[in-house]
Amino acid sequence: MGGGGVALVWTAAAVVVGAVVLVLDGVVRWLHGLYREAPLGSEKRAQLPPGEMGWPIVGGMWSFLRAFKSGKPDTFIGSYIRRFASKDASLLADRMISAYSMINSQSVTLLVLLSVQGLFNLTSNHLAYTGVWSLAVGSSVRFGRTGLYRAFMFSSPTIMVSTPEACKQILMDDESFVNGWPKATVALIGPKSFVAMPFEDHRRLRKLTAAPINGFDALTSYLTFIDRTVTASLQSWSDHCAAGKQIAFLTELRRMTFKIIVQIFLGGADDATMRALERSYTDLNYGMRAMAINLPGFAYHRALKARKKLVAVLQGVLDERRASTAKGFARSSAVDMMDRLIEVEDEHGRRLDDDEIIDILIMYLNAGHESSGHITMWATVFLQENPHIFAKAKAEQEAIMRSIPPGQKNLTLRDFRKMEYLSQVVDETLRFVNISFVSFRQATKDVFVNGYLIPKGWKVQLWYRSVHMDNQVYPDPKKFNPERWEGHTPRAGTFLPFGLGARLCPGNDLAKLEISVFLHHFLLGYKLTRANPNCRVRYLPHPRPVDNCLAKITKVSDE
Ligand code: HEM
Repeated sequence: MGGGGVALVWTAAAVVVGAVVLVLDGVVRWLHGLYREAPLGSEKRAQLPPGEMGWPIVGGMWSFLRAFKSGKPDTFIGSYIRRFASKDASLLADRMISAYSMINSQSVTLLVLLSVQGLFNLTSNHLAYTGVWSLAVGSSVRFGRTGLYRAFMFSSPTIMVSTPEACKQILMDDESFVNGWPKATVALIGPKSFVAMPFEDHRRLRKLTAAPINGFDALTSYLTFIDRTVTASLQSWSDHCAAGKQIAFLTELRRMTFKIIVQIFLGGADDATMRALERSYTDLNYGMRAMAINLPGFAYHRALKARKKLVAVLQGVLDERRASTAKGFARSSAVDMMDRLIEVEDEHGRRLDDDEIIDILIMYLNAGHESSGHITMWATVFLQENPHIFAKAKAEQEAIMRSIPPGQKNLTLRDFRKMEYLSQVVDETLRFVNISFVSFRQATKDVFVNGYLIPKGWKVQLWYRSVHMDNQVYPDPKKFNPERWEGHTPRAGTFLPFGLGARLCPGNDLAKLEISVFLHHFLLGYKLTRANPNCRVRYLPHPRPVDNCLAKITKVSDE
């Protein structure tokens, strides 16, 4: 055989191998889809949203991790939108009617008439009809991307949801949906915390724990501590940097927000306890969105070990608290969240066990510092990188300072409420950064959303990130633009940084307060100079520069 013949044989072999791989890939995917969906029966299967189960075990996880680890998180849902939009055509009419019924539920009949009449028979009401028609079509374009996709995620058949209307419907429907965090996450946060506890327990304990962290009086009582912690932190970082050193700004902010939340929940802690808790929380978080591989060397394995340490530290604090109560020692400090959890009784007089108290505290201490620390860092970075936004925000803070009566030493909640532009900066940071990019639910019965079936028992992922980066909701979504919030009240379901409904973040006001107090002091007296301004951003578990924002904090003026 000549050289050309050999090349031909190799090419043919490559084509055959390629074809076999493709067919095998297709068959495996098809079989996996069949295995997961066949129990529903053919009628229900036909009503599922578009999508695919992918390969067994991994499902959509590879493309999810690839997208997030390559620094292009939006390409994950983007690929579903691209691949499955066209399969939506058959449901277009249904969807138009549901779209229109949301615009005006009393006029569905009119829309059907209009669809026929408006197209073929231009009457004297033509203009009005055209308006209604284009509204319906306009809405259906968004629905045309379906907004719901089926996939196999975190070891479960899952419906991923990416439009505001669908997110809102699910988040507000406590009858049909419960929390549905992956088992691996529940094992880390705690099976007896809010992420997995029964509905009634959640309602009772949420009420007990949310009241002391929200509302005017609660926030007022924390403001002085927050203010002092912020000013002391900024001062010590700038002292440190004045000696030619740098700080990992994000790490320091996480420590600062942790100190605040530990004060609120445990009445403070000594330095050693604080460091031990903090280190463990870092490991816990890194394992949160990783593959649940419990083998040495993997993030999830380290996270499980970190949880054990957290349990041990909090058990120690709880034992001490119970022992001193038993000895009849009165507590010198104010009642904190641990005291409240020890004291609370249900309607049958039952108190919480240690493991229940510890799981609730692990959850709160985690939720209460990670997101606030990250958002504070990003807001500071965006302010520093955008001089016109910085100048406008600073001018507002200076005006507030001028309005403070001479006798007043610290900021008050009234001052905070005057920070309108700063609030826009924080909202835009929350939208843009998407610290909680997804949330998890599970259907307790068959439910229809956007005309598609979410089967009983299936998991639901609410993609808050997709809503916030949707150019039909937020024009030019990749631009950091606080002005978009000027006089703008977001439609329900379009702004979900803190979720919505019964699971709405109970720390939302506290978080905004902490972030604003920090930015207030930063704007008035400090400057951030990053060591690596173009540092790569890692998106899991939360968006952060890989150098943890290595930087110098410089004091530029006394406030
Ligand atoms: C910028 C800061 C914060 C962000 C972006 C944030 C975001 C969120 C989101 C999106 C949820 C809802 C998850 C879902 O839909 O299932 C949530 C729940 C929660 N957050 Fe926050 N959070 C922040 C700060 C805080 C703070 C300061 C605390 C505590 C004081 C806190 C405590 C909680 C708790 C306990 C839950 C669970 C609520 C439940 O299941 O009933 N968060 N948070």
